[in-house]
Amino acid sequence: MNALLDLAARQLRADLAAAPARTRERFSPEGRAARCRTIAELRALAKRSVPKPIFDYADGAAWDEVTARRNLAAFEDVTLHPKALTDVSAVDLRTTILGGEVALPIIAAPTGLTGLQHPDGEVAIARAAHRAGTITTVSTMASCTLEEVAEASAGRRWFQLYVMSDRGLVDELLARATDNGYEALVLTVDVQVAGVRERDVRNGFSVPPRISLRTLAQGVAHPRWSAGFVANPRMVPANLGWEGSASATLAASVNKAFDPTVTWDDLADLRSRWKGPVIVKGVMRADDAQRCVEHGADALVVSNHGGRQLDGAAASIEALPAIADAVGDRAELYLDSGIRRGTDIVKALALGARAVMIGRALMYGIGAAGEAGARRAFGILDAELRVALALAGYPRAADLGMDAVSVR
Ligand SMILES: Cc1cc2nc3c(=O)[nH]c(=O)nc-3n(C[C@H](O)[C@H](O)[C@H](O)COP(=O)(O)O)c2cc1C
Ligand SMILES: CC(C)CC(=O)C(=O)O
Repeated sequence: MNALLDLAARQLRADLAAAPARTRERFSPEGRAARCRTIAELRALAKRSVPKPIFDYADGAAWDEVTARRNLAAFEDVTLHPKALTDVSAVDLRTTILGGEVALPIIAAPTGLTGLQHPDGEVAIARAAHRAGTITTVSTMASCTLEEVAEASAGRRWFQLYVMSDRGLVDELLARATDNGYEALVLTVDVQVAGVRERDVRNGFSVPPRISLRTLAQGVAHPRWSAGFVANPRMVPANLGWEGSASATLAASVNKAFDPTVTWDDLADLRSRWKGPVIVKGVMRADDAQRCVEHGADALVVSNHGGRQLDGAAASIEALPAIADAVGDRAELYLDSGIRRGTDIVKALALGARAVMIGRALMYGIGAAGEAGARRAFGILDAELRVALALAGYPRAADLGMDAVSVR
């Protein structure tokens, strides 16, 4: 009896000694992110973790946000047709993207100003993508420089270009991307002008951030975020020489810097100058997709920019089948806008995408807990995708085809 009491007392003492560390770990951003079971839960954690204007910038979309909602709802109109009596003991997520193998059919989408969510910004996303065995795409508007990301991650990297009116700057960006081992050029074609994101307008979201009583109050309410921001303020896109420029709304800055005259001639010009693969991002029509292929594009991203540009546009998943039909095997297709679940990925692959890109899922992750949160986003989708493929009776993600789905 005494020996038993002695053992219980020793265990209690050990538990109490470990309690502070366990509590710290439990309430750390990393601990909280690790307990998120879904992308929706990561979103909720990000919402609590960063100031409202910063969360709204990532979460928000254009005008009435109809297309953003439709991106999510349209996945519900795709029905899965599970195949019975298939051996699913080994689920294989691997596929090839532009000739190189990736561990899962998910690519990090380019996101601008990622460092506002967490100072590690695109570096955190690149590291998480590399760890997941896949590719990251660094935006022209990234908070980290192309060199910083290259230095921080040995994984596959693509460079996403917005064509600026200052073509000298475009040439410089292309040269830096080449020199730093960015494998493919992703030309985004759906930001001819800035979309009107009314949450940003209401919040007075600007670049660099304008410090007001309201933003100070937000900072005080989010001390952990503020400490990171003060230690390493990522105020402006790092690759464009905007440091020291006056604060302006994001839309005004975009409309001043981006070139609205970009046409097919620019695609032809970039195609001839960029030595690696060219990917056109923001294609929503079969005729455009066909024309991209004729201009030598190696891949297309079927995307409405997460509903952040033309509100009222179709959901990307609705646009995919006709584009897949028009393109056939002449170019690889990726899809983004609205991926929140493993089953969304199954549906996109079945309808003709080779992989999906994820934007907000990663933004929520890094807002919640930096690199650990981005890893969690990949982890959640990887795990969901494995179960969904097993239940659908397609143990190899790369084998999914039209027979696996129907569209309402
Ligand atoms: C905060 C944020 C910033 C973005 N910045 C860029 C960008 O700089 N370049 C780009 O091509 N797309 C950008 N996008 C669009 C994404 O690449 C992607 O198309 C979109 O997020 C996909 O939708 P999802 O967020 O529902 O996954 C951004 C998206 C978000 C949410
Ligand atoms: C600077 C922006 C246009 C970056 C972007 O593409 C976005 O916020 O959706």
